[in-house]
Amino acid sequence: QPADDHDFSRISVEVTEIPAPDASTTCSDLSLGERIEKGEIIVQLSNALEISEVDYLVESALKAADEQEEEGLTCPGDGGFQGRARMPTLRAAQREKCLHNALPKALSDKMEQALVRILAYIDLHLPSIATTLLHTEGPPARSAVDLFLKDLLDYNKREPAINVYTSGGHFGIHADLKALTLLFPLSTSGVDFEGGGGTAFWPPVSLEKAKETDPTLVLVPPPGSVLLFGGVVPHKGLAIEKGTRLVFVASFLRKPRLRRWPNGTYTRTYN
Ligand SMILES: O=C(O)CCC(=O)C(=O)O
Ligand SMILES: [Fe+2]
Repeated sequence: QPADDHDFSRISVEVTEIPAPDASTTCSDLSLGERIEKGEIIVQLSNALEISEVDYLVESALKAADEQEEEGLTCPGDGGFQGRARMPTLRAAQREKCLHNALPKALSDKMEQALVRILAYIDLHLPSIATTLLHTEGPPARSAVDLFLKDLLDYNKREPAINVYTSGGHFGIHADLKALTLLFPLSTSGVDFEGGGGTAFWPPVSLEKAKETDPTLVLVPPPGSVLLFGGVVPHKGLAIEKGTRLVFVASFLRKPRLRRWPNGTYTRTYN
């Protein structure tokens, strides 16, 4: 059990296959980590956050968005994001040398605490995700939590972040292209937002192909959950008609280091 006092025994794990149109029944001997890597499955952890934590994240993020609007800071529109605000943690903003839309320290700390908790859960209960996707066996070997604490994770631009969507807000179809994405839905369908919402998924085909077809899976997990999926999985934050939808997202990989040998060849090692 990590320093965090969240009770891991409350967390449950559910594996959902992303249906592929060719319906080749996946009778797979692969580990969870390998199946995530291939884009075969989405893993959902339920009760990963307390409702009080979700409430804090939502209230603080909406307050930050209000303050940013008052200061006239408009969202720079990262990639396919269309919404009210996409706000990085303070550390993520500092890393990009752009404090634009950065979240306050107290909120950033809570987001990082949630992230570390999930990494600790992965280290302890989902080891194939740690070894396959985060190369925790090295060399040198480091736990997923250690990779976070020693700044050995490489994140997508301006992540970890909280996305705030209002009416019409969505995130266009894309793949995160890192090893692992953690997506924490923070809003409840039918209560906080109506008419759409949730995250749509396609099997690991090209984005052009995915854009021509309907998603084969839509998940709308309750707040407190976290979805884990691979960087090859095309997905989309579905538009909502009414209300507000927030998600907390982080996509990352273990920072690789290319080692050049005297004969001119390269091998990938880890710091
Ligand atoms: O809003 C969502 O469900 C998806 C967000 C997303 O894919 C991202 O931020 O990379
Ligand atoms: Fe994404």
